[in-house]
Amino acid sequence: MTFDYDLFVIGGGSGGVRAARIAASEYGARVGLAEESRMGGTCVIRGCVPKKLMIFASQAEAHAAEARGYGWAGAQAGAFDWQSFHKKLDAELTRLEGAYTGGLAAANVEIHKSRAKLYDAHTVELADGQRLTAKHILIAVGGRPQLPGFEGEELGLISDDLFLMDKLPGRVLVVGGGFIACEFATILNGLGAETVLAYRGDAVLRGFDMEMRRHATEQLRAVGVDLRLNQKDLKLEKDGDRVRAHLDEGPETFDAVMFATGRAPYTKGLGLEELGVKLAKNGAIVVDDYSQSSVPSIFAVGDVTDRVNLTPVAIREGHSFADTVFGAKPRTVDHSLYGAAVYVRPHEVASIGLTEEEAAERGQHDVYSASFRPMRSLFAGSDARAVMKLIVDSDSQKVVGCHIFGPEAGEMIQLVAIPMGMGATKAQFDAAIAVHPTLAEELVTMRKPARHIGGKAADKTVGKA
Ligand SMILES: Cc1cc2nc3c(=O)[nH]c(=O)nc-3n(C[C@H](O)[C@H](O)[C@H](O)COP(=O)(O)OP(=O)(O)OC[C@H]3O[C@@H](n4cnc5c(N)ncnc54)[C@H](O)[C@@H]3O)c2cc1C
Ligand SMILES: NC(=O)c1ccc[n+]([C@@H]2O[C@H](COP(=O)([O-])OP(=O)(O)OC[C@H]3O[C@@H](n4cnc5c(N)ncnc54)[C@H](O)[C@@H]3O)[C@@H](O)[C@H]2O)c1
Repeated sequence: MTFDYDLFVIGGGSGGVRAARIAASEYGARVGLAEESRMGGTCVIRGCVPKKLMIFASQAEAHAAEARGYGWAGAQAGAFDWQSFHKKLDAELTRLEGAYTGGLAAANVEIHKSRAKLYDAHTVELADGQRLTAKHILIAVGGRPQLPGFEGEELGLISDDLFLMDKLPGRVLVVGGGFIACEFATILNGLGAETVLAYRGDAVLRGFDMEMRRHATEQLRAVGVDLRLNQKDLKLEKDGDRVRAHLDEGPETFDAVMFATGRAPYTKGLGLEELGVKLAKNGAIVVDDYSQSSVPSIFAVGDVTDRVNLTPVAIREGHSFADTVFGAKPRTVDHSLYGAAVYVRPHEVASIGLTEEEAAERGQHDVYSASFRPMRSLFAGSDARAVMKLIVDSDSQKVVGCHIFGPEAGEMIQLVAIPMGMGATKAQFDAAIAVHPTLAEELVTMRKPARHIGGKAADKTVGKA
């Protein structure tokens, strides 16, 4: 049977673009790709990129305060001009969108600016009814924000809306306690909005190392976010052109309420069930180690599979898919070891490998930990503490976890990911001569474990790092 394409990709985000480009440019496959919105997907258009630029923008006042601490009397951030920032942001996203589109075109990928859905196991149907056949179909449609099911939730905004607002809200309620809620609260608070964060748990960033979670929670409060923890379900109602939220403390009025209560795979209406593609309860496409679904010609990568919902993971899955199917180089992705950072400020949370809690459950481990006030902020008059933690398997002495709470922690964890991926031991970390004075030198100078966890010696403090 002949097909229009060797590969048709649905979704021009992180995973889809990489898979299409590699299949076409490295392996000569004839590739078509459909994107219903802007090329680049969530990360480029309404996620990682605009979010991080906004984090940078939100720190002007903190930088001015630090400058004052260094003797720049009267240093001030000035007034934030949302319109001019927004214009620049739009231009940057358009530039990136162009780069993604250009990269695909240069690889001879045919782009269809349309929504696509499955017609049969080898055919996709575009919004105008056009049907295109392909030997392989890759679903890379990502996820969508998930609303929590509160009464009046239609009055709330989702993360996409932060990047489209005409003006900043004066008073804003952010609901949730994950990556997005913490980063958005940091941005909104830093840009000058009176920011309340309502979360149902007692510490933000569920899933991260508990010590890091506590520091992140305290830091949000310290920078001025009004944290409301252990909140029950909310109710929202209209209050003129504002929104009244019924919090545990009683009704309060906000200019905007923003939900950051998780994301769900965007599989609705794609025609997957009709074809017998196995889906998980939350709509995620169930795939094997090679990203192949229960229908052999259909593969899926990225957030739509709900494995690890991060851009570099989606990219790796897309690349591995192309290598496997078109390059005759079968590759799987190791989802057990990946770095992640949450860009709260002034100190980020960054992490790779086992948390202290996970390690304790798995067996005996040594925890090396250092908590200190970094010289840069200390000199400027800040009490903010940084924390570095290494989790070491007591038997093998391999470093199996690293957690950092500190300035540019994301940059540091990226480098720690290299020795950890190579299976480095604590002794090999220590063999590196420190770079002084840096924060990162703590990672190679912690001599004695702060405590042993898991097994008999658990929780016994044995020394000071
Ligand atoms: C606010 C926010 C901040 C984030 N920050 C980070 C971060 O700092 N670091 C990080 O690693 N990750 C971050 N993420 C997560 C990251 O964006 C995702 O993990 C990543 O984009 C997933 O890539 P993907 O290819 O699976 O899907 P996406 O990037 O979501 O791409 C899917 C694409 O498919 C298109 N599409 C969907 N359905 C169809 C259809 N039927 N037909 C045609 N096109 C379709 C969509 O328009 C979209 O462009 C963030 C996410 C959000 C929401
Ligand atoms: N820096 C980064 O790498 C980064 C940044 C943003 C997003 N992301 C990715 O995007 C994904 C989605 O982010 P997210 O923050 O929306 O999801 P998340 O899963 O990290 O957090 C969702 C939060 O909402 C809370 N929640 C869920 N239902 C609720 C309810 N009914 N009431 C109150 N709270 C409720 C959860 O307890 C959780 O704290 C992340 O898991 C991550 O993979 C990554």
